[in-house]
Amino acid sequence: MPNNEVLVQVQHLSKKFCKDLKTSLWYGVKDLASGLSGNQNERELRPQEFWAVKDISFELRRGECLGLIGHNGAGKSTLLKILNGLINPDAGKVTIKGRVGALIELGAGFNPILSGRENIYNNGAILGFTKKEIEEKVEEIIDFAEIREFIDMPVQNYSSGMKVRLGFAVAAQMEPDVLIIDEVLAVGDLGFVLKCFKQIDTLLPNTAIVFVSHSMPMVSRICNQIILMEKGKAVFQGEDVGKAIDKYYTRFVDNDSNVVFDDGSIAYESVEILEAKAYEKNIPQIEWGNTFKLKFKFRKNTLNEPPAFYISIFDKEQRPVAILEPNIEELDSKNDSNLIEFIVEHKNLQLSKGIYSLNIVVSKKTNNEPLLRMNGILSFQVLHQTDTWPPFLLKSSFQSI
Ligand SMILES: Nc1ncnc2c1ncn2[C@@H]1O[C@H](COP(=O)(O)OP(=O)(O)OP(=O)(O)O)[C@@H](O)[C@H]1O
Repeated sequence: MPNNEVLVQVQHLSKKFCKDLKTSLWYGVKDLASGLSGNQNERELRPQEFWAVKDISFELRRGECLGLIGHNGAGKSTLLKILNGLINPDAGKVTIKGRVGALIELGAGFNPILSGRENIYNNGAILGFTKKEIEEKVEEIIDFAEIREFIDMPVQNYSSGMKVRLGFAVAAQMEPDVLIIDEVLAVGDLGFVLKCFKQIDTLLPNTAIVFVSHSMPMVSRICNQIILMEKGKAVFQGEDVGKAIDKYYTRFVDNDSNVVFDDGSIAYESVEILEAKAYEKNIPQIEWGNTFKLKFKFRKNTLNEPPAFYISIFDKEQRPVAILEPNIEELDSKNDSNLIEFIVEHKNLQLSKGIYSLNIVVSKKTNNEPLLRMNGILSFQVLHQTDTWPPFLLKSSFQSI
């Protein structure tokens, strides 16, 4: 097969489902009858029906990895199942060349009453390997899955992680031309997931991969093409993986702060970013390397001493990335008013591009007793042309010596 040949071609693929089982069965009977009489209305939605996949098209060659991302129910798994031939599309066409290795649903493709070893032989035979060829591979597969102890036990008694181990080992060790991997991979423990990624790196130059995941670090690590799905449709498609991931995260940004703890003695009034470069969907944007300037307003209710403020920055996956340390001892209300207003300024912001949010904790200065704790009081976006995954992009000087 020539190296640049298209291995996966998907043209205008659509699949509809019915929300209600009874109606679905009735449509099934009607479709059967109309199918026989050659009168199909496949492109129309009938009451209770919806498009799980709508008009998706793409092409993949060896060495290309397509990431499919989107929120729960967006249609990613349905698309994978159509690719793997588990379900038929209502419209469109899939053409796949070569051997397909797939890890789609937990235990899918395995016969539960057969042992792990017997299932390896079954799967190998389905992929077109002879018994001898499978015999040569079986030890490698068992070693990769690290389940030698249980390989002669029926698969129905395997733990979820063991099923994923066997599933990935079979899919990846059988020299697939096309590899289809769903989110189930994440069921494996960290050690196994890392091992799988190493294996994917090895396979990638000679394989076309379709990868579904909710883990954006993993998607950005292995994918060079991406489709962001929403209600079955591709709302973003292309090679700009970083842009798709930004769009994906932006959908989850809510500007509703949530109060985790409040004893009523001090109230949060507002926070704003001063000198934001621009706004997109109400999210202030700051250029990497610029000054990060925030203005806070609180009101003291019953508190009769100066409070302490701890402001922390979280990334889009809710991992804490930084704390803004104050350089003054006391922040308190002025001139008998109960209003506490202050500006926090951090020069040369080196957070890498992406979306971040702020959490704040207010406590008594004297004994650290918590008074108010709020998460997500503000979301903001750092802009930079470099697509990086780590939370910091540090301005550095390089010199040749
Ligand atoms: N057999 C089915 N019958 C009816 N509806 C179905 C069927 N399979 C999937 N759906 C529906 O199709 C839509 C897409 O589901 P799908 O599993 O493809 O989403 P997904 O993007 O993979 O979601 P997740 O991230 O949760 O895995 C959902 O609304 C789901 O309820």
